[in-house]
Amino acid sequence: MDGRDWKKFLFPYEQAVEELKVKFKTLRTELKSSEEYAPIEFVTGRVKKISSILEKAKRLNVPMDQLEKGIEDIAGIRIMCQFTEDIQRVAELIRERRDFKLVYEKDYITNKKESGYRSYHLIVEYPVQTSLGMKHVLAEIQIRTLAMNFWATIEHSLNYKYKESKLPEEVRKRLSKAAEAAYLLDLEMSSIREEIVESQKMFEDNSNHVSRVLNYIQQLYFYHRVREAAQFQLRFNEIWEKEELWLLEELSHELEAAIARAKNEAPK
Ligand SMILES: Nc1nc2c(ncn2[C@@H]2O[C@H](COP(=O)(O)OP(=O)(O)OP(=O)(O)O)[C@@H](O)[C@H]2O)c(=O)[nH]1
Ligand SMILES: Nc1ncnc2c1ncn2[C@@H]1O[C@H](COP(=O)(O)OP(=O)(O)OP(=O)(O)O)[C@@H](O)[C@H]1O
Repeated sequence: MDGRDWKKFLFPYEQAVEELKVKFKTLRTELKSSEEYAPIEFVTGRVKKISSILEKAKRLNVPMDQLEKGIEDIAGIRIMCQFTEDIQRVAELIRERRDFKLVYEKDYITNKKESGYRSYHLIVEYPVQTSLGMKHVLAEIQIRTLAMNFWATIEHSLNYKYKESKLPEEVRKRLSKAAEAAYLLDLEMSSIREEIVESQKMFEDNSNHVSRVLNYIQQLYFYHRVREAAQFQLRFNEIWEKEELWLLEELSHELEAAIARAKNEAPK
């Protein structure tokens, strides 16, 4: 292939990468506005360099007329997430999409690579509208946490630096240790996230109980149970001052019973 042939060959891949980047960035914005929290932190993409395509074709024994099928990452998208849990959420969103077809998935998170590499990969077939008609190209979508990305970026550049001479054993061992540290960092972050979600839920439960109790007290006043309502109000104030909000659930049950009694005894 000469320069012009390569340009023609790579054009649909360039279009696919540009379109996919826009789509995932838009998805992030959309999720952020609807759910306050987006499982996507940022998105990057690239078209593989000609030298890298040739190198890989040689390494994998892919003939030049089979590049489209034989090399799956000529178009590459990378999606970075804050937490490990976000990765499956993003993968699920990709599986549900109808604007491209999922070909297969590679889970290097459950089964990390020998190097220590962790990431979730999806190979998709993306339709590109060109001036010559529709063309379907393969694209690789890598989903990873910020910690996984940090490790992979450094490991990639070290491998690139050493290239032919291969990584010295000492460096390889250290990279393996660093991979373990990145894994532990992801674990720690996940447990912090769980704690935050838990405390947010507790806060929501408590504020629901507060508004329910205050509403019930109002209802008692409505049924002219002034003294009873004032007693409940005092108990509520005490719970509030002592910050013993877990007692509100019990108080709200007692109030429900008091309202039921008041309803029964109210003149018809
Ligand atoms: N930094 C880093 N990236 C990796 C590693 N293994 C895989 N990757 C990335 O994941 C892509 C796909 O790798 P694989 O799933 O192993 O498939 P492959 O296309 O046959 O890739 P090769 O590993 O190059 O044979 C690669 O092109 C890299 O971008 C690794 O050990 N370190
Ligand atoms: N799916 C992807 N999305 C975004 N960037 C990628 C993707 N895959 C690789 N890259 C980045 O593109 C640059 C060039 O990588 P290149 O394609 O030459 O090698 P590779 O994909 O890491 O390895 P291989 O040739 O073995 O597949 C690197 O910075 C790499 O991190």
